[in-house]
Amino acid sequence: MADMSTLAVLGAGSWGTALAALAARNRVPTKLWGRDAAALATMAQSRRNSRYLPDIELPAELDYQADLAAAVRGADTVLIVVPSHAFASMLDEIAPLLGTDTNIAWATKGFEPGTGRFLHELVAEKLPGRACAVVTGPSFAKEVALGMPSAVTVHSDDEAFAQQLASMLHAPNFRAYTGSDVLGAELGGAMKNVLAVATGVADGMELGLNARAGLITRGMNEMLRLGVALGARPETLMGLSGLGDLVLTCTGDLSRNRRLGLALGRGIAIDDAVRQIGQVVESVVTADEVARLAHKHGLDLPISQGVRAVLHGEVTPVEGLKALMSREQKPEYPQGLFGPF
Ligand SMILES: NC(=O)C1=CN([C@@H]2O[C@H](COP(=O)(O)OP(=O)(O)OC[C@H]3O[C@@H](n4cnc5c(N)ncnc54)[C@H](OP(=O)(O)O)[C@@H]3O)[C@@H](O)[C@H]2O)C=CC1
Ligand SMILES: O=C(CO)COP(=O)(O)O
Repeated sequence: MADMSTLAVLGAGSWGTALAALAARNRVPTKLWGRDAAALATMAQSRRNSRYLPDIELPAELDYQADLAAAVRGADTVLIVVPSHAFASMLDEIAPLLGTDTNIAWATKGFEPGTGRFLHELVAEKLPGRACAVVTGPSFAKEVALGMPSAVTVHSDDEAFAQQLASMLHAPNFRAYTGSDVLGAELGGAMKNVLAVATGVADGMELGLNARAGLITRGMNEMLRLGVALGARPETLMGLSGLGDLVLTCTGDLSRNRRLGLALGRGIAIDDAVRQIGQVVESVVTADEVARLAHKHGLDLPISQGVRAVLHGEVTPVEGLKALMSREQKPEYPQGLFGPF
């Protein structure tokens, strides 16, 4: 059971709404802010988020707040759940509004578009000196909102804050673990979105179950190699934020990134696919940033780089597959399971 810390959730899409509802049901005083005041007013009145989480009743305790200053005022913790492309500007907006003791958390998955900077780097730059945490793991918003069993992980350099935030969210059907590898947790959550496109493409092309399992496993290898090069702990990547979310997103049709891949594999144009999905599809920007980081660290990540090329229309899914399958034969782990790679 959570203590009486107060929470402000910023971003009233599917995940922000599900997390705010979870905390409110957990008796944490919770405000939910979204940029669309009219949509928030409708949510408050109907107790439903008809666009992003249709048919799910939201708890009566949840407080909707369209005024950003009022939403963050007095909050012990601000939990940011806007898409990665809006993350930096969200930090800039809240910087002058926060109390000195307010802690910062985020459940956004991705990097700063155009630079490959991690979200924790943006927080450290724009809101220095505060306790910070990332909430991540295999968690489709719809299933969490329906109260279906789920497990996530909360990573922070500040163990007390990780515990506090985890206990705000921990509930009979929602296990919130803790850890201290923020970079590793972020890397896993971001990269699985790119790898989900690869398995989606393969499934859209009806390449079979062997292909899917091969892509997940070799994708995991790419996540480990990039993660270790960047300083992530391998066990973080083998846990909920890495392997857990990779399996979920590569196999579950609730995933928007997987659905993008499915559409591309069936020959649908990317713009049409993204429009049909109608929600954020993080891989579209994250694939560039994974490729940027791989290049910076001299790594060859053929699946992730192939996804980037397909998303940019540089190769067709068929050409991308051919490139993967025609790579040279080699040992599965030339330098051991966890590197050095
Ligand atoms: N959905 C899920 O199952 C999970 C999602 N995540 C991550 O959570 C993050 C948010 O995704 P999710 O909630 O699913 O996305 P959705 O597509 O469901 O909703 C996006 C939300 O972000 C808002 N938004 C878009 N741009 C801005 C902006 N510039 N400033 C403020 N708000 C903005 C949208 O507002 P508007 O409606 O006005 O456009 C909408 O409320 C992503 O990084 C995603 O990867 C993580 C785990 C699970
Ligand atoms: O991150 C998610 C589940 O953990 C949601 O995945 P998608 O963004 O692909 O829908």
